[in-house]
Parts: sequence; C-alpha cells; structure tokens
Amino acid sequence: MVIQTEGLTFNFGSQTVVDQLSLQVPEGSIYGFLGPNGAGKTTTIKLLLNLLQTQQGSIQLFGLDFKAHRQEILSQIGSLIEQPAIYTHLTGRENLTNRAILLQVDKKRVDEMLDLVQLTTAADKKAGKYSLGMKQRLGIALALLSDPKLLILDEPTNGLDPNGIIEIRQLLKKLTAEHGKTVFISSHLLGEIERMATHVGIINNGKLLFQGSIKDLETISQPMVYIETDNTVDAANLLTKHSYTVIDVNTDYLTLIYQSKEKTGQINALLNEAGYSVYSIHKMQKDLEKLFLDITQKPAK
Ligand SMILES: Nc1ncnc2c1ncn2[C@@H]1O[C@H](COP(=O)(O)OP(=O)(O)OP(=O)(O)O)[C@@H](O)[C@H]1O
Repeated sequence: MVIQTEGLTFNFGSQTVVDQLSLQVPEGSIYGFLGPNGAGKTTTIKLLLNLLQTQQGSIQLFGLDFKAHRQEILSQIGSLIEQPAIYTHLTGRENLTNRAILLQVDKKRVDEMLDLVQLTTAADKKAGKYSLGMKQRLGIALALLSDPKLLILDEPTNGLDPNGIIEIRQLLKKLTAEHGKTVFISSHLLGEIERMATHVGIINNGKLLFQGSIKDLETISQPMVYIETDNTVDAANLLTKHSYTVIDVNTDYLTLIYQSKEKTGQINALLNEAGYSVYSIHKMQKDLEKLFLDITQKPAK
C-alpha cells in the first residue's frame, strides 16, 4: 500500500472532522477520495502532507511510519491543494525553472514536464494569462518536477470547463499507466471519479462509508438505462421475456438496470427488430446523494 492509515482522527475544537479513518491506497492506483463539501477531505489531505498534526491514529506511507520517516516520505510526494502556487508575472517555463533550481533538479526536467502536461506551446506565455485548466496543469507539473512516487490532489478540477476536466483526467491516467505514479485525488463529483479512478473511498462527516475498487463501487452505484420508446408497456414485456431487469415503466420511458455497452446495443436492436421506435436510450449514474442512501442501507463489505 502506498497510503495506509489506521484509526486516523482529527478534531477542530469539539468537532470531529476526520473520524477513525482507515485508508488503503494501492500502488499504481488512481484513488478517488469522494465526499460532499465539508466531509473532511481537505483535512485528511493536510494530515497526509503533515500540514496538520495527527491527533489520533497512524499514517504509513510507502510502508514507512510517517512519524519516524517524515522527510524521506514527504520528498516522495507531490501535491496540489486549492490554488497552485504559481508566480503569475513569470512564464510557465520560468515558474518551472525556478522550482527546478530550488529543488536542485536537472533543468531538462522542465521541458519534460511542459511536454507531459501539454504546455510546451504556451511555455513562454505569462502564467497569469493561462486559463484555469492550464494553471492547474502547471501546478501539476510543478508537483511532478522532483519525480515523486505519489501525487495528492485536492479537487483539481474545481471550476474547470469540460475540456479542462478531460485534460486533467487524461493526464492523471497517463501518470499512472505510463509513469508508474500513484494518484490520490479528492472530489465531490461521483461521475468525475467514476471516469478515472481505479479505487474509491467515500467519506461523509469524517467517516469512511465505503472503500474498494471501482468495480466494487459499480455493484452499489448500479447505473440505469433509460429508454424512450413508443408503447413502453409492451416493450417492457418483451425485454422481461429476454431476461432484462425492467425497474420502472411510465408512458414515455422504461428504466432498466445497466449491464454493459454491448447489452445496451442489443436492447436497442431487439426493440427495433420488434418494430418499436427507440427515440432515445441513455445510461444514468446515481448521484452522490442517492449513493449515500444505498451505502447506508447496505453497509459496505
Ligand atoms: N481551520 C479550521 N478550523 C475549524 N474548523 C475547520 C477548519 N478547517 C476545516 N474545518 C471544518 O472541518 C470540516 C471539514 O472540512 P474540510 O475542508 O476537511 O472538508 P472537505 O471535505 O475538504 O470540504 P470542501 O470540499 O468544502 O473543502 C468542515 O466542517 C469545516 O468547517
């Protein structure tokens, strides 16, 4: 495990903000740390980065006890919390070069990082002129300069437009798949985490409600397929005969449990062949609120 905490607990005054947290973050994973605003994500991240002192419980990083190996551990972590620390009057390249000098890192890493986060063409523009997405990518490049094993990101896609979000997602996938990094990323958006994470921890009121692989989460979050068709009742009967699980039928829509892309295609073909008009067919994820309800009704394994 790259991150392993046991009974991690933190109080602000009388408020328990992180409550008996036992995180398990495997090497090479993108671990999505999911929870609504105020759940305790940032506080947990600050504990992992030693920006707050652990009050109760323990933290192990890279198999080492945090208290005994603090410096060694922190030198292997790159992080981005809230706004990236960027000098807006300097260019992207100058920001990276300054940091490279400070960290005594080979300056050829600057070009490598610019390339990795796709800022090569904008490298000589002032960072103050960058879009929010470019600033976040520069922040990630800065965090990666010293080639850390673990990257910890606190809501890095907050406020980004869809393109900006896709670029960050692709970058994080590349970092784990091609560069062997482990990524710990917090978010309050289930859909965003589902699209990139390999593992998920869900926190609410400081407590871990669920932890497991993305596959484990899918069994709980169970997406649905909504089909808009004519004659929904007969169409539902046909699908039931073909062993599909129809959950709901109204005059315009049928709702089924989502199984796979291929099955969704087969459903569409089946309805078409039987002479039904399929006006629309789409997959819908549960939102975080509905997922919380399911998790609290069905306790995690
Ligand atoms: N310095 C502080 N002093 C007192 N209470 C704090 C402090 N920082 C955070 N809190 C409280 O701790 C709780 C958890 O905050 P935290 O920032 O860890 O949550 P979060 O999940 O990161 O949420 P957000 O996405 O809104 O940042 C909140 O109730 C917050 O008000």
